[in-house]
Amino acid sequence: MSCFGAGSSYPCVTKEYLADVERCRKKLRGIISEKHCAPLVLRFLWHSAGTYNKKAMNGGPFGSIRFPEELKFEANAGLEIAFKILQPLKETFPKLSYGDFLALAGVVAVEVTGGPEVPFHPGRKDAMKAAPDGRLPDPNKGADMLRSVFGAYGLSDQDIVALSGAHTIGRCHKERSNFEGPWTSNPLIFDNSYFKELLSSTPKEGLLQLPSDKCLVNDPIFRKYVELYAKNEDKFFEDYAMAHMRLSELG
Ligand code: HEM
Repeated sequence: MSCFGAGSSYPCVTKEYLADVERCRKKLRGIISEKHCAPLVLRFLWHSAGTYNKKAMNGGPFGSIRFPEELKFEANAGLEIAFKILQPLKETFPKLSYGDFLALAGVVAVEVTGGPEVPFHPGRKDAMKAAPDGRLPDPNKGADMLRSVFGAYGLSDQDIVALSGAHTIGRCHKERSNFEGPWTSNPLIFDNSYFKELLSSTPKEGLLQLPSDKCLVNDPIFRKYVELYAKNEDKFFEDYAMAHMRLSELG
């Protein structure tokens, strides 16, 4: 048996479970690279964890997004594609909880795009019903909304900015969110270019910034971290890895 204390109070898992985790990690590397779906998979993990509410003590990264009821939330538009890509692999690892599988997929999505190594701790026990709707952030709103949503997870201002840096990969799709375009000119590379773009006064042609991204430069506390991460990629990677781990271990 192996136990993991850092950041979580998950039960111990067996050696066999850990061996499955490592086998699954390799398979995920292959699939996510081959399908170029790292951004979508990272958003999948985030939307599964982002239903957590500390006060209500429910929601969170416990695999409830596998239920059609939750997958169909308006905020989850497009994530059924990630589910379809990953499901055949999940079925070959029946012992892994869906929550662990998805957390591992999120770690691999960051890794294969060149981002930091995010610690992974197994042991999540799957929820048996969909999480409540309406807990994910509204892209049309600003700093107060972000603090209220991430505050309900128990996460800090610094976590908000570091985690928003995930928008350094991927793009918006009109038919999913009503926004269109990537945040950076290299949307399959995990680097600090999201923060550099945020600090340039007008977005480059073809690039986009959501109202919830723009507020990070207008709020003086958030801006301090945007400037830091634009200047120092190592610091962004370090803080992102810890914030991502906390996000994937809410609850
Ligand atoms: C801070 C509040 C956030 C808001 C309001 C927000 C909103 C959005 C929106 C509107 C999209 C576009 C979806 C589409 O049209 O396909 C998107 C995509 C994305 N988000 Fe966020 N997001 C937030 C935080 C995060 C966090 C914390 C992560 C991960 C740690 C994340 C990862 C991503 C990724 C990787 C994509 C690209 C997906 C793709 O290319 O298919 N976002 N987000």
